[in-house]
Amino acid sequence: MGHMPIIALDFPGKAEAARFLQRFKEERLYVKVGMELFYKEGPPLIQWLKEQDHQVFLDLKLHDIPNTVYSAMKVIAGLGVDMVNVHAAGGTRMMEAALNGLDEGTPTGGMRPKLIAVTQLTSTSEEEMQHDQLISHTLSDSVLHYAKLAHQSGLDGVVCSALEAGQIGEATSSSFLRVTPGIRMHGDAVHDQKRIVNPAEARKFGSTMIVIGRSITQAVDPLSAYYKVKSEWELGL
Ligand SMILES: O=C(O)c1cc(=O)[nH]c(=O)n1[C@@H]1O[C@H](COP(=O)(O)O)[C@@H](O)[C@H]1O
Repeated sequence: MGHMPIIALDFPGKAEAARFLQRFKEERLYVKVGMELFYKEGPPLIQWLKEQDHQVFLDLKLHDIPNTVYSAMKVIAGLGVDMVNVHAAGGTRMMEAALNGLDEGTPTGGMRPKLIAVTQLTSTSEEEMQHDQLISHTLSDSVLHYAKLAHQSGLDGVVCSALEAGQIGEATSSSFLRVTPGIRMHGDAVHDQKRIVNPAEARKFGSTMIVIGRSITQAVDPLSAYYKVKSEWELGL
């Protein structure tokens, strides 16, 4: 059985996140803390989530010179998160530096957080990528290229759309994580996402983990929205 869906806790602060999590009572979840919540609440928020035994993906998408990313990852490794990410566009030297920082910052006896690289954001279309980034390849070629770089750099996986997950699995290894946001149930609002699929398709296409936010957090009944996503994802239907 794969991983449970990762819920993006895109809330303005701890109070709103706590109100949301209360609905799940004692259930252990896999949650994602992004820039909005982390910049507001900082490391104590991570500690608070870990005390409740949730798994935490800290999504700060680092992208800087290798030394800066190395130093930042050393600090992040001490927070006790389960997974973190960088932008693959930072290059192989930066990704290797990130991994070294995590290795060196992980406390003795602790588990190094998994490190994954964002390929092309799921909010990016092929036209936008070609125009804004001056890339004259297809979007799937660009994603695959970044995935291979991340794999060669020793990372644990990538963030991509489920649409690209199968191809990446074939080009790297079956254990290489394909973490896929841009997940929507049929009929849900698409918002700013471009490359979207539903949870059942994501499994079929080769995602190893799905990330989903607003379809759950902004649902009239978040609890039942989560269980619907979870069962579609687990059963593939
Ligand atoms: O790294 C990410 O988590 C990420 C990468 C990406 O390419 N696309 C993407 O949507 N995300 C994140 O995944 C979440 C998706 O949220 P929803 O669009 O509300 O389901 C957001 O928190 C994004 O920041």
